[in-house]
Amino acid sequence: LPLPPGPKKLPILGNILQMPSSENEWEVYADWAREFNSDILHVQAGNNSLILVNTVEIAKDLLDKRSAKYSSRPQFTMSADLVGWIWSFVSMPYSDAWKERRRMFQKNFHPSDDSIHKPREIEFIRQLLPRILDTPEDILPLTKHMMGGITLSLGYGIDIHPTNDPWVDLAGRAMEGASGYPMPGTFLVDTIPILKYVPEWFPGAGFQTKARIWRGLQERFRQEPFDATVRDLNAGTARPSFVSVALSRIDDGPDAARQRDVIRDTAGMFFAAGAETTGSSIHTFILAMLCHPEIQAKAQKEIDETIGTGRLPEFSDQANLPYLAALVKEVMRWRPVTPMAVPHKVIEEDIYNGYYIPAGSTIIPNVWAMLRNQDHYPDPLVFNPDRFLKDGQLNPAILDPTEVVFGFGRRACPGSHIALSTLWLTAASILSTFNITKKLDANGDPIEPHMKYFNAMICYPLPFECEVKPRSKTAEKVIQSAVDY
Ligand code: HEM
Repeated sequence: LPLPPGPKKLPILGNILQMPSSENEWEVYADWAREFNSDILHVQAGNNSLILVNTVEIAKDLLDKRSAKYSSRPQFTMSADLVGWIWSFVSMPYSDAWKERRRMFQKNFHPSDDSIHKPREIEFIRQLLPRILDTPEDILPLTKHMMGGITLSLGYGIDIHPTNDPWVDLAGRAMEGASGYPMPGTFLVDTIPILKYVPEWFPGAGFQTKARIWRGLQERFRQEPFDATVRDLNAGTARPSFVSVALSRIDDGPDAARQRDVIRDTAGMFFAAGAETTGSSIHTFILAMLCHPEIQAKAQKEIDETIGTGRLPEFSDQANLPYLAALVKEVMRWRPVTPMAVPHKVIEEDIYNGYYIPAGSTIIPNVWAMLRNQDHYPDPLVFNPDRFLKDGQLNPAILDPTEVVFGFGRRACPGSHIALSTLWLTAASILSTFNITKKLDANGDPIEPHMKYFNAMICYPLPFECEVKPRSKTAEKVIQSAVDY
């Protein structure tokens, strides 16, 4: 049977010369889908066979319905062998080790139990608001720091300083070297693995220096916050967290030490997979409000009319704010945080719609293209929360972007409930208390936001300027009183 269509391949090199840069891969893949009139494509990048999936229907057919075959991950020499992120279950191959960590995560942080994550999110968001009041120009770093704090606090229960926190700093620096996310091709050693044996002093082996520094940070990030939690637990001062709950559930048999290592490694995923991703969606929310004052005003009106102006929004208000729910969905759709989700790997050969899928192929779900599909979302470039509403209520007939942005099948994001509740409460709290407007330049003209994103495995808006002011004196008082929460 033929491979799925795709650009013409050269002998040995395959499509390596046509491969797009990581800046806009998803756009090129969507263009190829149109050019070859197929939503499933095959490209060959050197030794790597890639299957590009451009519709949600095909992604579900393969990654959900055939998940027993399609749930592994491609492996990369730089991140796994040289930097040492082999313990990260986001990038582990489909294996017993992955299953054990995934089960551990879900058992101790299940979506049906919000007793730890929601109160912690409320606490951090209520501390955020007065900080925005003090230094509104820092709204982007403050929200980023908050996400680092929430994820570390949920993972470990350790205390986080309001700014310049050493744990957030360590985790952030460790993640710089976490090409643990399987984004192929960043380093030549990923394409030619034998290069991993080239010594650091050898000319051109700068990647070895990077790997050595990143490995040091990775090892500290893996161990030190866990050790701090164990110290707090022994001192009786630990706050509830993934680690405290999971440790309380292990039995003291001969397997206890190994189970502790699994808990330690799973805890690292809260920050590694949750901080930058959710932070990115919060920054996109701020950017969308900046660009669309009329949508901001409509959401504020809904909040004011539903809960009044005398208190901050609570999770219990969620069901009564359909426009805000639609707005959050549109934030997730408009600028997807991970435009190609996280690639899967198929472990056995397969046949789909008459095409041959070679074993070992990397499957890239083009989430960006799925969320710009005109059939699901007419005028897809426009930021329009109303597309999700009918008669003032959420319309279940419209494809929910959260079915796409969090990936597919057995590897789908296990932290989506944490991401969504944090994004919702942050958006609700900021909208109820602040106005986000364009800054004025020296001539009094509004400064238009540049709309540029840092594009990689995880995309986020590059810093942009905005004016953030409390909506009223009452709003200021509400913010101040929330500090004592
Ligand atoms: C807006 C925020 C987030 C987005 C867009 C997002 C997106 C994703 C995506 C696309 C995947 C890969 C799914 C696949 O392979 O099909 C993933 C995996 C994962 N996410 Fe998230 N995520 C977010 C927040 C979080 C949070 C808050 C946590 C934890 C606190 C988290 C933990 C994980 C973990 C552990 C995995 C690996 C799952 C596995 O390989 O089995 N994520 N996420």
